[in-house]
Amino acid sequence: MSFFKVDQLSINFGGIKAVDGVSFDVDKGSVFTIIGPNGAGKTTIFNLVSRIYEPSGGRLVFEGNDITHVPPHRVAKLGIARTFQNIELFEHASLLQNLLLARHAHKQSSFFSELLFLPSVRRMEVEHREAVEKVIDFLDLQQYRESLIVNLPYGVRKVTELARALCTNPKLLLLDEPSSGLNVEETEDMAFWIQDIKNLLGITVLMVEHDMKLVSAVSDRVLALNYGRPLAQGSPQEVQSHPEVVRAYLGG
Ligand SMILES: Nc1ncnc2c1ncn2[C@@H]1O[C@H](COP(=O)(O)OP(=O)(O)OP(=O)(O)O)[C@@H](O)[C@H]1O
Repeated sequence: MSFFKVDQLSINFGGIKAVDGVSFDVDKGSVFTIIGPNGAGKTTIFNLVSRIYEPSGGRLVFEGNDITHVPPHRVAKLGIARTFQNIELFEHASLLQNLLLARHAHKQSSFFSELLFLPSVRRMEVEHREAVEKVIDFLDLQQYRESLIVNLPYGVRKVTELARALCTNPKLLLLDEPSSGLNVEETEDMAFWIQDIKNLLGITVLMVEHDMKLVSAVSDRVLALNYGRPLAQGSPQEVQSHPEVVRAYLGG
């Protein structure tokens, strides 16, 4: 059984086939990356997997369960988390508050037990704190924990966005262009974080990325798309040297 299966996925916007019969399998514990020129359909696939968009055809199967039509909040509860290309944090809250909010949104207790602050709620509160502190330690964010997001350098915000997704204890982590806006050194650091997330936390990663150095450093498998259609699939080296991929990137 495949860990995460995308089968003949399609969506049309008006006359545009943004994603047109795309299939791939993501193995548990691997990093799978989708590449392709601008407008190829990469972000649309992420929005289909996160269930923000409704597909016009095809299936999404996660751990053997068909999730093609489940609502977005259920996807998160099943263990799928994502980061956004344009960081989605509360800018005027601290890093710690952002991570606690992510935990609370993910694992809510009932209104009445919260009102009465029952022992179960206290226990859960301790669990939230411990989980968040673990992520802060893991991503080396201790020195920024009380800082407001608005005051943090862009590179640290990007790692905080990663931390926010990790706080929900995902089994599958979707990373939308983790290197966008980062300089060379920060991109190298991001590659280390992604490898640690896979190797030390055992989390499976599905990623959209433009930076080929990062793609080669971290990916087990790569899918290249163009105009919503698959061009090639294989190891990073196989896909990068595939003639169709070279042609698509050179615009030939
Ligand atoms: N909500 C939408 N409404 C209409 N068209 C859309 C919508 N979302 C995406 N598209 C179209 O679908 C196609 C694929 O877009 P998508 O954003 O998925 O590409 P991408 O590969 O992520 O590109 P980039 O690398 O520039 O982010 C494009 O032609 C885009 O204009």
